[in-house]
Amino acid sequence: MSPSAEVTVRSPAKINLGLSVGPPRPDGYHPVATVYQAVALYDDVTAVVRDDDAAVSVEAVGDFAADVPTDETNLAVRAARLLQAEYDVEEGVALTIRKTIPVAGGMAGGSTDAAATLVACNRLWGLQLSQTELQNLAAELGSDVPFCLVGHTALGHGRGEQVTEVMSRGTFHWVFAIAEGGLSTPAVYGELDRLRPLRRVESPEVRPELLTALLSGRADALAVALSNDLQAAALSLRPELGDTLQFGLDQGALAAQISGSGPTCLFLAADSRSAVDLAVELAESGLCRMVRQAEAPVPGARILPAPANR
Ligand SMILES: C[C@](O)(CO)[C@H](O)COP(=O)(O)OP(=O)(O)OC[C@H]1O[C@@H](n2ccc(N)nc2=O)[C@H](O)[C@@H]1O
Ligand SMILES: Nc1ncnc2c1ncn2[C@@H]1O[C@H](COP(=O)(O)OP(=O)(O)OP(=O)(O)O)[C@@H](O)[C@H]1O
Repeated sequence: MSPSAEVTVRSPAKINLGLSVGPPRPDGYHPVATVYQAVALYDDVTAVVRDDDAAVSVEAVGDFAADVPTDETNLAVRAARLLQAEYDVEEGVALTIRKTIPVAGGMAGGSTDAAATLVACNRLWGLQLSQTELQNLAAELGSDVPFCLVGHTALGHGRGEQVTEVMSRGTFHWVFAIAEGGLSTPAVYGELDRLRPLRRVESPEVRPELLTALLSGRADALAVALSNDLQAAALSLRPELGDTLQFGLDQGALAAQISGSGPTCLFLAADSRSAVDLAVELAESGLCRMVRQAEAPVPGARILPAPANR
């Protein structure tokens, strides 16, 4: 592919249908066995080439723009800088993130912006990197970033960066209760260690019934197979989230669970109509900042066709 002057990449939020966490490794990370699913809640990252200098700038617009850092700590900036350093890129880039995924919400918002930026700058700068090369760079940026590149439904191992696609039939209907404020991922892992220091912690494993439920495409089977080892830790730090989970169940959700490290609560609905009803009830409950619905699975980071890229 030849270079372009402007590229827009759409990249999804993720949820963990199962998240099993082992004891901390010497490097401080926890081994995980997870099943990721990409949901139809997206950030769009637009990259415009700067040929005057090698600067990387970022601005955010949209629902959660005010919560996004615009300095060198932004994961999208870090992704662009990594490509520049690895491939001696002399051009710069102006990045604009249209932010629809909650910040520090346990849905990999920053990670998906990093994945989108890798794909956008690969095209913008004509680097012609393969999917495997992009996956390796993604793993350097964060545990969730490689999954955001591939999307759909996938197993995650190691610290979450080793992903392999999993068969999943049909479409699932999710509702998200987005909480006020965020939760720090390291703080939630730390709380998990604090809560279970004396127990013998097993090696992480994916539940076989989860994979069977995904193959069946049945929401009722998936509902009883969901799990998240970080849920108790997130609830310990934010006990009020328990009320949100219970409210959703009382309103007919097939299942309720904390998304990743939280504080977003996710609900599985039987069909799209039930999802709308549940979303309305949650929005009127006053228990959360915002409610969103999304279908899943969806693909990972992908370049939007023209005219977005003209
Ligand atoms: C909670 C999840 O979103 C579930 O998919 C991920 O495990 C977190 O992935 P992430 O946000 O990409 O996390 P990273 O940026 O790689 O790591 C941030 C911090 O989270 C903790 N961390 C993360 C992943 C992991 N497997 N074990 C950890 O203990 C570590 O303290 C690490 O320093
Ligand atoms: N592009 C970005 N978008 C949002 N937050 C970012 C971004 N880059 C860096 N950050 C920082 O990263 C922190 C975590 O944000 P993020 O939205 O990625 O959390 P998360 O969804 O809980 O992550 P995960 O689910 O991968 O653990 C934020 O508090 C913010 O300061």
